[in-house]
Amino acid sequence: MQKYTHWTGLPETARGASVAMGNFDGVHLGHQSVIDLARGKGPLGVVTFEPHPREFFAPDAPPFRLMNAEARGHRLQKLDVERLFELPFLGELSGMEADVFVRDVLVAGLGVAHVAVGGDFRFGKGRKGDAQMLADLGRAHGFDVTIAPLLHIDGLEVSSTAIRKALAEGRPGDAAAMLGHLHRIEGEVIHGEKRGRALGYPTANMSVHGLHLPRLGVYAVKVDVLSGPQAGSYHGAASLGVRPMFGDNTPNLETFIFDFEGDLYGKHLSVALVGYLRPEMKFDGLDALMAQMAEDCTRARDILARA
Ligand SMILES: Cc1cc2nc3c(=O)[nH]c(=O)nc-3n(C[C@H](O)[C@H](O)[C@H](O)COP(=O)(O)O)c2cc1C
Ligand SMILES: Nc1ncnc2c1ncn2[C@@H]1O[C@H](COP(=O)(O)OP(=O)(O)O)[C@@H](O)[C@H]1O
Repeated sequence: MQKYTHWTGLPETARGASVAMGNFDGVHLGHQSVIDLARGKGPLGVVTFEPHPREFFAPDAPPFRLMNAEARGHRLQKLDVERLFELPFLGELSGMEADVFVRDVLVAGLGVAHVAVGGDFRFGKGRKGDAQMLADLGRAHGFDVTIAPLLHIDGLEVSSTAIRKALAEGRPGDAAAMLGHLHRIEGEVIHGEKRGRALGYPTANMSVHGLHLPRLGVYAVKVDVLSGPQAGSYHGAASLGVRPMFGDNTPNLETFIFDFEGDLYGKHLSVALVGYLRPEMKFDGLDALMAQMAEDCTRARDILARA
């Protein structure tokens, strides 16, 4: 997959794609149905925005994103997207009128052959452009537009909002059913307080800054180590939270990987939430915490063996 972060001066080889357009936060089954509509009509592309327009317009609102740009890219690559147009949603794009966006970005810049969008897609200044307007503009400019109906599972609309709610309520399985894959938190392993190894449970720590928070607590997880000599897939138990035992307060994700030894600092990890085990707790001393962690690991191994 080739990634482009601008729309002007693209090489001729980047133009002429059949693109799916949207924010694709989560890349859930509804998003995948939009991408499928763009498939087979030319080189498959995705047009998306970074930062997310809602982050641009409301920078102080609580984090809502299910994934960062890097994780979204990984997921799109798995869907055989050949060209990712991750357009900077800053001053210029945010103020562009809908018809100007189509003319300057989609036609002059990307030279799109085809555009697929979800039925609720809005674009352009003041969100004045909708799917129907895009279809009309496409006819005028000579590209086709297909509009994906909103996807439902068991009568419920698949949406990033419904997935956020499932995760916030500690229902990662329900989130996965709408995503079509497990919810993952991806990032680089950072240094912590070095307590983990003393407890017998070294944990690879990751920041969750800027991300929507699933329910805090302990999870059974699948772990992909994405870089380094020990790259591969593992099982583990992770704590998402603020570590009430130690009075820390910035939430992060700490993952103990089963049957693993090695140095993961600076390596990229993708941690998939499989099952919610329990809330974080404050114990009467470290022995009680360690006993609970041993039990968590037993339960996590059991869940993961059956997953
Ligand atoms: C399976 C598991 C369960 C945990 N449960 C709790 C908990 O209930 N309360 C808590 O304060 N911390 C909990 N933690 C977090 C540990 O306190 C944390 O991993 C330890 O402090 C190591 O921190 P460090 O990586 O900064 O060295 C848990 C960690 C794991 C891996
Ligand atoms: N089984 C394991 N699971 C997670 N991390 C491990 C494991 N074995 C070794 N490590 C390494 O140990 C580090 C975590 O040890 P820890 O004492 O918790 O330090 P920190 O506080 O910096 O996270 C990880 O970042 C990784 O480099």
